[in-house]
Amino acid sequence: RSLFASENIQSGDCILKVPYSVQIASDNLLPKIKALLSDKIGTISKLAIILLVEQKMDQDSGWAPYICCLPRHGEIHSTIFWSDYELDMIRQSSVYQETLNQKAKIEKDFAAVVPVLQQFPDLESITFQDFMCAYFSVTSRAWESPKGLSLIPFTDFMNHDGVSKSILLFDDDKKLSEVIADRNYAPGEEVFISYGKLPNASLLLDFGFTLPCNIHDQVQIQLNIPYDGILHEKKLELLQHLTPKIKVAIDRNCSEDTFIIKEVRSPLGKGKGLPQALRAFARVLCCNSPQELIDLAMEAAQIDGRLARSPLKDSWKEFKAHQFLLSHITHSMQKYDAAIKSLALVNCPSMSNPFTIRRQMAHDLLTGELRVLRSASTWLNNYCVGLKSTINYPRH
Ligand SMILES: C[S@@+](CC[C@H](N)C(=O)[O-])C[C@H]1O[C@@H](n2cnc3c(N)ncnc32)[C@H](O)[C@@H]1O
Repeated sequence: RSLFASENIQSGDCILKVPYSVQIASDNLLPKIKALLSDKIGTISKLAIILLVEQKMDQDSGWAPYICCLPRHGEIHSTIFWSDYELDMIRQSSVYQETLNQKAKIEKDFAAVVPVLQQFPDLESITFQDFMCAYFSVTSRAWESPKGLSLIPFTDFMNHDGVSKSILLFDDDKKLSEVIADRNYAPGEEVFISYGKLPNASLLLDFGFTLPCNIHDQVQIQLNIPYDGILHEKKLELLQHLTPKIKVAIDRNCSEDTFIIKEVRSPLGKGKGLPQALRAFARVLCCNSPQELIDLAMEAAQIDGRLARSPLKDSWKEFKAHQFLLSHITHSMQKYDAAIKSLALVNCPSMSNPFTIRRQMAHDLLTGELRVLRSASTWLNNYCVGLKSTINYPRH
């Protein structure tokens, strides 16, 4: 499924218009079903139920020409449809855990709608797999619109181009959605839209595809806050202030925090660097005395309240904090390297087509995340080399 230009299109032309009246939103849910759904059932589940109902109606559905074109189970490659064996290929990436979380959420949502579906003879045969496909159709094809989350028939047949500037627009006066071309197209050329500046991690989980060299790739890294005696509570307190989303373990002994790194562009240490919060985190983590922590807190209070945002005055400590990050990233790179190498060895008895496609996707995902880690490591290396020349030796 793709849309192609049937005639010349100039940048600025309207490619398509879809009136609000034919879009599918939660108010299209049959009243008899709606009446039985609890308030806890979310919009995605409601749209999924509408799709399933319309599918059952087959040619009697007003949306039949659209519904019959939607992807079927075997054609979808989102990681939520991968086998455990296939998922194992991306264990290194955060997508692995996100996939498990998403599957658990869909299972929970399905369990909540099953009692309602069972009230209708036409719907009681709907399986978890049917629901998961419909759910995926909604998450991968629906837009937030003035009518709430909506499926916009045929607009969702446009594929994603990471560098396209075309997005879906809503004209509330004319009550229609439209797409404006951001470039010229010749007849027969495929027309594209942008789904957003999305990394392969999101494309794979939410849409079931990857781009070979995605400029929006990013990687999630996880830093533990190891128990280190009397300083631990104070560090944890400061770090919680620094990054409120920190996951604190019940016994507070092995808490952790996650950070997103995007590609660090300049190999010379110029340009966009690592996230400030990550560097601040490492500075706090590497403090060795209560006084250092007090100094950091005082310095933050005197400036803008943001903790450990500027380089530590003592170059040696600044060096140590960044070396800590560098060694964490190097370790992670080694694991990615091994995972990519082992992709060449993973085989499936039949080497079925879906498996080869998914293995390629796993490769795109892991190599993209490794590229980001490598850029971060180069940046850190350069930063540390620069710091080294300013350190006063000997130190104890
Ligand atoms: C909203 S639909 C776009 C139209 C699509 N081809 C379809 O299946 O109807 C989103 C799906 O299209 C596919 N897709 C979109 N952009 C793509 C791209 N650049 N490369 C490969 N597949 C893409 C993915 O399967 C995704 O789940």
